[in-house]
Amino acid sequence: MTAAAGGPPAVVLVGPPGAGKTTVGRALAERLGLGYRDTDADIEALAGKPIAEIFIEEGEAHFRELERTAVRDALAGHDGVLSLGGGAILHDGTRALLAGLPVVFLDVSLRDAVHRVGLDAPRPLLAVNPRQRWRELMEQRRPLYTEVARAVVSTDDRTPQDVAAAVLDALQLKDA
Ligand SMILES: Nc1ncnc2c1ncn2[C@@H]1O[C@H](COP(=O)(O)OP(=O)(O)OP(=O)(O)O)[C@@H](O)[C@H]1O
Ligand SMILES: O=C(O)C1=C[C@@H](O)[C@@H](O)[C@H](O)C1
Ligand SMILES: [Mg+2]
Repeated sequence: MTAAAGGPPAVVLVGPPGAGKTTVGRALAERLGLGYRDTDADIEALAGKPIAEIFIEEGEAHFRELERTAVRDALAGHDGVLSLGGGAILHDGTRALLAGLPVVFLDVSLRDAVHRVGLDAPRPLLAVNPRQRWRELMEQRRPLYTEVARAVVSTDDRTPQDVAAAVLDALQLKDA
């Protein structure tokens, strides 16, 4: 997390679990000489518990409200690279916050997502029948990721560094 912020984030990454938001986000921050921030981590720090527990104890709708607030605060307080939670774009209010910003949708196929994360991590929305759920999630979310994005970058068969370079290219940014 950066202490001082001089403007909105240089890059905002969205995309499904396994797209590489964290990995590519950190690589991008390094290349740009900027800080890295992740709204999932912000929410966990503020709530003092893991996201999986928030889902179980308070439900998804409550989590999406916490997420909207976290995104609002991060957009106002971070000028580096920002990754959003995989489902942040589901909330109308969160999508509205992203208007006009350098948002990049990191796209990934089910095949590559499975290779990367195995889809067996403690992800509340993928707990049961993860492949089928992932397909359904993407069917619902693809139009929303696309709607908020200034650029769509495919991550299949590309290393995180190659993806980072493609993101810089798409946003016409240069390494520090
Ligand atoms: N382009 C890539 N090629 C190969 N492996 C990758 C690539 N991007 C990320 N990975 C690997 O895939 C896994 C998931 O990546 P990462 O945690 O960055 O995804 P994420 O989008 O942040 O997921 P989450 O939604 O769970 O936060 C990590 O083990 C990472 O090393
Ligand atoms: O895809 C999703 O809906 C989620 C993705 C994660 O980043 C977390 O924000 C949470 O597990 C929900
Ligand atoms: Mg991540």
